[in-house]
Amino acid sequence: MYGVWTPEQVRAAEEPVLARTPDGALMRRAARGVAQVALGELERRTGGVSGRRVVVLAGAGNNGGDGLWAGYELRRRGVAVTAVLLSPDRAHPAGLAALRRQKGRVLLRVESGVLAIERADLVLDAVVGTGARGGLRPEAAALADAAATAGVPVLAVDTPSGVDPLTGVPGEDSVQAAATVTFGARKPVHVLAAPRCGPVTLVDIGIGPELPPPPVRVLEAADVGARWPVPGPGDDKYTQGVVGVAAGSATYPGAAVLASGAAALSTSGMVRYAGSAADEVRAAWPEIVATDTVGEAGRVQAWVVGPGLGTDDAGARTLGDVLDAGLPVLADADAVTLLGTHAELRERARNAPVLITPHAGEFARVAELTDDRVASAQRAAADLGVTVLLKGNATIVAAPDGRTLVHPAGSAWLATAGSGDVLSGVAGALLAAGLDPWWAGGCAAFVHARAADIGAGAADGPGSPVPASFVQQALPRAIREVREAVR
Ligand SMILES: NC(=O)C1=CN([C@@H]2O[C@H](COP(=O)(O)OP(=O)(O)OC[C@H]3O[C@@H](n4cnc5c(N)ncnc54)[C@H](O)[C@@H]3O)[C@@H](O)[C@H]2O)[C@@H](O)CC1
Ligand SMILES: Nc1ncnc2c1ncn2[C@@H]1O[C@H](COP(=O)(O)OP(=O)(O)O)[C@@H](O)[C@H]1O
Ligand SMILES: [K+]
Repeated sequence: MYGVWTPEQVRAAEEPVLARTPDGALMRRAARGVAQVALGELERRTGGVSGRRVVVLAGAGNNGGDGLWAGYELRRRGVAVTAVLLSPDRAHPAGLAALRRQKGRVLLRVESGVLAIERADLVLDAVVGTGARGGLRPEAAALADAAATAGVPVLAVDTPSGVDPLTGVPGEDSVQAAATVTFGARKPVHVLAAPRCGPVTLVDIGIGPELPPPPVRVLEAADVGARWPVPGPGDDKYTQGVVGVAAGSATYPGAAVLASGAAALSTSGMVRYAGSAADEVRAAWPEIVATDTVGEAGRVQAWVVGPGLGTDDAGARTLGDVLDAGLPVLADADAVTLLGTHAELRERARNAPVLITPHAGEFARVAELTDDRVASAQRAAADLGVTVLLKGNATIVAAPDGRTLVHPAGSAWLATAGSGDVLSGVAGALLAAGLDPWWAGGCAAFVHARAADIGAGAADGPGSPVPASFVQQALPRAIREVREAVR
């Protein structure tokens, strides 16, 4: 598990360190980190460093200072460095002087910058960092565009410029980085807009002890593996937690098959199904005990409710029955919509161990969704009194007590019909096994995304489209992987 801190928290943590270290020492540390990663990229991409060409796009603030100092370090290693100054009168004075001392080239015009970029091996994006507001301005946009058009890789200094460091939302023009070097702490952009950043290297600049507990956490394979429920010698099919699935309808029997099958593949023990797709579920999964109604289902330790359920009165009654059982509940899809339209159902869900798993459209039916997806999920969790898993390329899980995690998917192959039904089965099975809703949501999101990559073949290559049934079938391998990561 690792933490993510807001730009404001990072700035606050830097202050005491800046006060007790010599002027510029922190920036020099950051710049050495950038140079080291840049040298690695040059070596890997071109087979050497000496004489290779690097263009630094340097903005007016400290981010530009990092870039100019990194240019200085690269010059000392024999790299041909050209800096393009976006605000020549406000360029970081010490960084600029250092680069000039090492005979780095300095350009003031965008047109000459574009020509330099076209011949470069690597571009350093030091336009803006955590002080950024909005997208790239036209001059920076033209330079970023030149790099993209010429296919020159961009190494982002701290954050890809033009992408909001707090929310990860890209402005109209923004940098697409091949890799990113950040300092002191990872920021939200690195997990909310991971595909914009590429692989992120964290450079220690000594602010760690000054940071508060992380407001957002990211699970790693071993965290998930360590919590995944496995049967012990004394267990039987009941003791591990039985999950009930109330999903599917005459129109959507497939949702029932995907959700209950995913539950069967996620934990050992037992899955019960209750609903109008009992025949389809039995045919696909003979091990699942299927009945027509929640009342007939027998005892369970948690319910999954919602996928393909329908939003009519019958759906509302099923959701009400499940909430009244006093057990952990995973409410997805139509169940989320029903919570949006039925205030009394929202009241029954409040302060119960409930995990809701909306996509953006469903989320907007129960709470306000702004560009700040993390804050939106946190507010919704606090207001509704349930744990909220907001789906997307970066999945957010926020508990009413404020605990928040983000899971960046490794690819976008999960954007396929029915994959959400698979997620609900996984998370419901974990609830039944006793995980609290926050951990159940986080572990399920992790394994679900991994199963998509495995199903798509993205684990060993670029991958190919993967239907939700293949994501479901890849769950066992994804679970084995996270369990193997536990040392
Ligand atoms: N304080 C320090 O000593 C350290 C700072 N660090 C660096 O400093 C950065 C933060 O520096 P600053 O607070 O100076 O802020 P930035 O350098 O991120 O950005 C602020 C500057 O960019 C301009 N600007 C804002 N939005 C823009 C846009 N969309 N397009 C073009 N220009 C824009 C502003 O007018 C301002 O001059 C970090 O991201 C990191 O790279 C690191 O060197 C670590 C140490
Ligand atoms: N672009 C994307 N990148 C990664 N994961 C995505 C992307 N789009 C959707 N997903 C994931 O795919 C699943 C889709 O769920 P959902 O929208 O409920 O679909 P359905 O109702 O068809 O099952 C969620 O787990 C979501 O996080
Ligand atoms: K940057």
